[in-house]
Amino acid sequence: MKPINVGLLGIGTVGGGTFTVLKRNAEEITRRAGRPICITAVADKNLELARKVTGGEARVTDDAFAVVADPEIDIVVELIGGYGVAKELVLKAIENGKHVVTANKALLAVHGNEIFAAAQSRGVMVAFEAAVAGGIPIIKALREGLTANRIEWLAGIINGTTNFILSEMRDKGLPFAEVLKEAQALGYAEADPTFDIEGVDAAHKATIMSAIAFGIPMQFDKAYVEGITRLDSVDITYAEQLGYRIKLLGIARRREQGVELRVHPTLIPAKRLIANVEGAMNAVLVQGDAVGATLYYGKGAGAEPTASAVIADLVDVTRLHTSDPEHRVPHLAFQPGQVRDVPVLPIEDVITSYYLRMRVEDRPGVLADITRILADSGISIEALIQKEAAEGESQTDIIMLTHRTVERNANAAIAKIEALAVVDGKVTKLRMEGL
Ligand SMILES: NC(=O)C1=CN([C@@H]2O[C@H](COP(=O)(O)OP(=O)(O)OC[C@H]3O[C@@H](n4cnc5c(N)ncnc54)[C@H](OP(=O)(O)O)[C@@H]3O)[C@@H](O)[C@H]2O)C=CC1
Ligand SMILES: N[C@@H](CC=O)C(=O)O
Ligand code: NA
Repeated sequence: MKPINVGLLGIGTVGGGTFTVLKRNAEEITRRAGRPICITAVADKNLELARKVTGGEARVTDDAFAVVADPEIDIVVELIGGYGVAKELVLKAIENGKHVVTANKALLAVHGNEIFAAAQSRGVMVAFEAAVAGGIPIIKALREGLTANRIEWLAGIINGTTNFILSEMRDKGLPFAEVLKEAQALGYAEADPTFDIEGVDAAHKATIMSAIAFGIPMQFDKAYVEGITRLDSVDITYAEQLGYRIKLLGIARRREQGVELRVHPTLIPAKRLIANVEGAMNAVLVQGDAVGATLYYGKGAGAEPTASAVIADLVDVTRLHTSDPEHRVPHLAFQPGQVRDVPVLPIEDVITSYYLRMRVEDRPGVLADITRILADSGISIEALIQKEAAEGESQTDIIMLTHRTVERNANAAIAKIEALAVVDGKVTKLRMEGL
């Protein structure tokens, strides 16, 4: 049967993995797709790299727009990244009637509403399994497998770089900067690694999942984003002592008044499966009203794991490209006319529990003053550690775990605690989830 022709834009980490896996497993992939999937053209700024990876088996150019305009190309795979030229190329490909496969979560979280609308009106597919949690088929699960459910919430370790950094820091005591360099060398990190460590990449992915889970538009600009750069290793240690692990979680939760959409370091009970997801591995927990809790685990970054998702999309598009667009699964699971403009709640309206660490004078009555403020705010304490002051020191650490309360209330109580003369400096606040 006539092959389907693919134009690959960007043959770096993921593009290289895609070329390699598609070639290695060509026979099985053809049997699955019903016809051969051939990368016939590759565009990359680095022509030498493109020639090396393709070994003369595809036409190579540095002009990505020429590939997008090529009438022989059926599917464009965008693996350049970023919101700049990638957006122009994707919109041009759609305009030219080509289906698109992309791993670009930044592009979709920020410009997805526009891109999916353009694809819908042109009758083409934009597939993006690789954009969330790399090789884990989480988009397939949310869009299709869980379609009977009212999804209540989801929470995931969806950035391999930061999970790798947190794991290596905890297990080997390695410094942050050194582990980040290793993650970059392994191909996990974004072109701009601040996207990883500041939580932006996880927020892109959480935004995409929230849209599919709840039938809402992409609202990346409303997401609360906090990365791991301000996380103090002393809190990792105290969390361990209290039976918790700290993970960078992306969380989306349906509430009556709107949706919580947030990324931040989070304490999780150490006995939970997700708390034991280490290195560059990802995991996403999804709570549906019918199915209950479901957990998806696997490699969220790297060349071949991500290629696995890109190729799954290529097979899907190959199978469906002659189908009536009306019969395809909608890009974001809900029919475009059924997307609801539900607001994303500000972080002050989030309801969760908290880890609080404060430096206090080591003298009688201090703990009573602090617990009184919490009690007056209706915040109950679940666990508490008071350290003995070190030899020759007059101050010590108090660590508390609270029960759930609205963040605005927790912040007001913390401000009162910080105003006490016996409390030195700021209170460290981390959010906790029981999951
Ligand atoms: N790495 C991973 O584990 C994962 C990545 N992703 C996503 O996949 C996408 C690709 O990431 P990754 O493979 O890591 O990135 P890389 O930087 O490794 O690859 C991108 C390639 O595109 C080339 N390029 C840049 N601009 C152009 C242009 N205008 N025309 C043609 N080629 C261009 C780059 O060349 P040069 O280097 O010379 O600029 C580079 O070779 C991103 O959207 C990323 O977020 C998703 C999941 C996992
Ligand atoms: N930089 C990302 C790559 C995959 O999306 C990560 O570290 O998870
Ligand atoms: Na995926």
